[in-house]
Amino acid sequence: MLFRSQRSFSVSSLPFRRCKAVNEELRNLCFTGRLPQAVELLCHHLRSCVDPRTYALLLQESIHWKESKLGRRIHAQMLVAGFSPDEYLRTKLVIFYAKVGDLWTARQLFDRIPERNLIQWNAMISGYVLKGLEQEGLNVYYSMRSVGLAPDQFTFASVFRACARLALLEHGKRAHAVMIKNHLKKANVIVSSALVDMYLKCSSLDDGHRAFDVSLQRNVVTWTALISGYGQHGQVAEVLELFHQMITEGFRPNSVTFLALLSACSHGGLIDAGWSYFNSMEAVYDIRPTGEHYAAMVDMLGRAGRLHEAYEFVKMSPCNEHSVIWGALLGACRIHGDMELIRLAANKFLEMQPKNVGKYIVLSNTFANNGMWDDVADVRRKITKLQIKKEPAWSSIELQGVVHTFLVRDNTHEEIGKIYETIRSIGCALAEAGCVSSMKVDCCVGHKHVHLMLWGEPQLIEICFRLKEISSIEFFTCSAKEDNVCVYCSFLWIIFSTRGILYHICVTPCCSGFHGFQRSRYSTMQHIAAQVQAMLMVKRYIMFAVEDSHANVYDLLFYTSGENDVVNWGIKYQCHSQGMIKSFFLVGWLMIESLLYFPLSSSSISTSKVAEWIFMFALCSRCIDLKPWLTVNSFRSTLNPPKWMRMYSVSRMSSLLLHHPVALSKPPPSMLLPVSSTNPRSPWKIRFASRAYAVTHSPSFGEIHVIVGPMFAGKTTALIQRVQLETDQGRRAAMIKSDKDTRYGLDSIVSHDGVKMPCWALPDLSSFPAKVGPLAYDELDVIGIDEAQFFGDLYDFCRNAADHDGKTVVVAGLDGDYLRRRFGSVLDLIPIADSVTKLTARCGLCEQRAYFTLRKTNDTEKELIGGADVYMPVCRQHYVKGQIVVEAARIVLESQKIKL
Ligand SMILES: Nc1ncnc2c1ncn2[C@@H]1O[C@H](COP(=O)(O)OP(=O)(O)O)[C@@H](O)[C@H]1O
Ligand SMILES: Cc1cn([C@H]2C[C@H](O)[C@@H](COP(=O)(O)O)O2)c(=O)[nH]c1=O
Repeated sequence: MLFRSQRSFSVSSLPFRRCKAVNEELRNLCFTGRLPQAVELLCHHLRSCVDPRTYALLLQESIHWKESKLGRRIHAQMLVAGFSPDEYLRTKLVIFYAKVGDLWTARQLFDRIPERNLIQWNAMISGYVLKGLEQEGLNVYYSMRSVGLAPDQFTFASVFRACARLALLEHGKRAHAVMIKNHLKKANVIVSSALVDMYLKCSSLDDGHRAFDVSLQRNVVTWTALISGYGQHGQVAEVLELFHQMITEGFRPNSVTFLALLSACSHGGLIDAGWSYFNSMEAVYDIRPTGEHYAAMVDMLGRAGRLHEAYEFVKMSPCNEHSVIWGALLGACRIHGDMELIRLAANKFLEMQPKNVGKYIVLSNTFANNGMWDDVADVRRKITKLQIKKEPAWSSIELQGVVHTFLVRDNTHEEIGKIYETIRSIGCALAEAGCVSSMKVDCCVGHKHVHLMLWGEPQLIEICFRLKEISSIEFFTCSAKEDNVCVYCSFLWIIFSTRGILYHICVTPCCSGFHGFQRSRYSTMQHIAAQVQAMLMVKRYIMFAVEDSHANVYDLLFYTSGENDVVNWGIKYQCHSQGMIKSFFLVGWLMIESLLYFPLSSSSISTSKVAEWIFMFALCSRCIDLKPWLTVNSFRSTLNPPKWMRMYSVSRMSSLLLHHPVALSKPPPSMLLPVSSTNPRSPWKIRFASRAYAVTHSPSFGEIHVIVGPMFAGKTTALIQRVQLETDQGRRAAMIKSDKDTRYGLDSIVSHDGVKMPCWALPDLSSFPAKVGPLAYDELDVIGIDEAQFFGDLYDFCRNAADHDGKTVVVAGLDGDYLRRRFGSVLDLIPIADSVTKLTARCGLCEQRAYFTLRKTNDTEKELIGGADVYMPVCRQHYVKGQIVVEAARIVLESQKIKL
């Protein structure tokens, strides 16, 4: 053995067996990096002499070298020697077991510590998170908070990591709030990076970017978190821009940054750029590309339909024995349906990873999609023969702070009845549209029945869980593991709702792997069904595009864009991901064209979307080897567009749209009622026509939505978001607050986080119409009211605005005062409200849900303007206890006053 062969450290060579010398010897071995020898020495001869410092050093070395076995032997020697570890050593032991992933032993030791310190808590939290047991890590974090310990940077780094992996935005935000409250604003670079990553992984791009902007310390990890986050959301332009910004600011990218970059190029179809970044890795940055980088290149070529180039690249690649490359080629073939290459790539991949059941399923689905039933059967036989089982797919959402997880065909959820009811409603809509042949819950791989496969899938269950009570849904984030979702069904992942507003997600998980989030203008099940129908119609029409039948795509788009932007997005992503550059380009043109008829203000199209389309143009023009900002001539000669299209050059059109959006004329009414005499395959058009009619001619009804809760519950935030959403959708809105609230000046409503929106500060609501002028009042669609508890005429104003003036009124205010008595007339609105949402804060003392506001001072008037200096949100327990303390203090002070 090594130890014996090194004479100078053999036991026999030790001159004295005195403890001091022994300890010194052991430490020397540690300092010189010879932990195995030290442990050998310890185990065989010397354990009784060893002092705590030496044990600590030995354990530290085991942690450092990740020597799980040696560390355990050291611990065993401590036990055998009857050594009782002090607090420091106990901490080291917990850290050691947590770091090497033996969470069970770590927990045993941890649970036996009577008074745990922060380091021990942190060790447990990070141990769980590192091991992939994020939820357990969060539970430990909340236990730590409940014993009153203040977290530090190490805690937050682990908590943000856990929230990122589980996509628990609310938990992440809560931890962020605690961090701010604990004055940990100057987060170190690890925490900043984890925070940015958390927000981005939870699809909160704005928050992620804000966290990045305010981070005082950044490094390549922080930058890469931001870049990858944008990449995961398909924001190709941002990824490239951020990468260049990073370089300009003097940061050196690493291999992970390049992965994000190459993947963005792949999703954006930026082949030339992709090659140039790939080549620069070694040449400029001295980073040798790994299998993953090669795979990203294969993916990029594959998506663009350059399958054979991709295959040649794989063959030449130094990493061609890396299964990930063949996996990428297989995925690419799947999109473009090259059967020979599929077989070849699949054989290669499965040779290297014979037990990868996910890929067997990909393969089986690919064969099924191409009607190759013998091959499907063959793959299924192999799966059975190999006796491999796929890990059950799962999906989870966080709703009002509670995490709901769904497994395949999960029937255990307490609301499963309602969930399946919703699934059935969507199913009926699909069946009516002729998209599925029956409503049976089935698992068949046939082309026709493929939609049915999803009925029991967790993502669908999750989506329907969200949809079942749209009005009461407040917070959730989306996280789903998609590994065998069929291309043909991907549009089913399009709809979800938050804060009562429906969103749709255009996802093509099989092809592009990212989600495109869009706000939806629709808010009922019928609308959802209509959207689903529309999406499925789009798919059919994409088939026309594949056949180069652009006229059909044009037909579809002309009558729907501006009216149904799901359709636009659907086409856009499909065309793009399928590498149908021509169609992609054409679709872009048509979108712009449609704007001539659908002015920005009256449609759901925002200026940023127009900008995005224009970017798409640039992208497309590159893809078809033309200069960015295509010229009229090259456009004509390449695509031979119809006559009407030739009237505009891209640059003229783009500047027209960007600078004069409102100057565009309204559509003639006939435009909204499409008729197709040319295309016999268009029964769907009738449905679109009637929907277009319904959307344009529906009478406008007023609504009242009430948001209540204690202070710090997010009422103002929710109000601002709601009004913002409405204005984003082209509705005219005004915000009012009470002029009593002078905390942040009178020109804006400001949340406790500093989010602002301009407002009218008024003494009462009845003066509002006169203040804005009757014409402007008439034009308003939405009125937001903050600090509603201070308005005496709240009830009359809201009732009139909704019942007579057709306004949507969104009211935010305190339901109770600091003594939990009704506050103003907010509660009077409940009988006339369409929805009432009670939000909660986090208890300032224990982090539990807070329903009440505790006044920290001994002032007794009902109205007392103030923020965190005067008030604190509390849970029931702390309200009751706190109130007693405040009362007692008051009595003492009052009695002192009397004495004085
Ligand atoms: N104890 C707390 N509980 C919850 N949020 C808090 C707390 N302290 C500060 N905040 C911050 O306050 C924000 C809510 O602010 P705001 O929307 O103005 O609430 P409200 O209008 O209900 O008083 C939260 O997003 C959070 O960042
Ligand atoms: C509980 C309580 C509150 N107020 C005041 C304090 C603040 O100025 C507002 C509430 O503002 P927020 O947006 O909800 O944070 O109301 C009060 O006057 N009396 C009370 O009892």
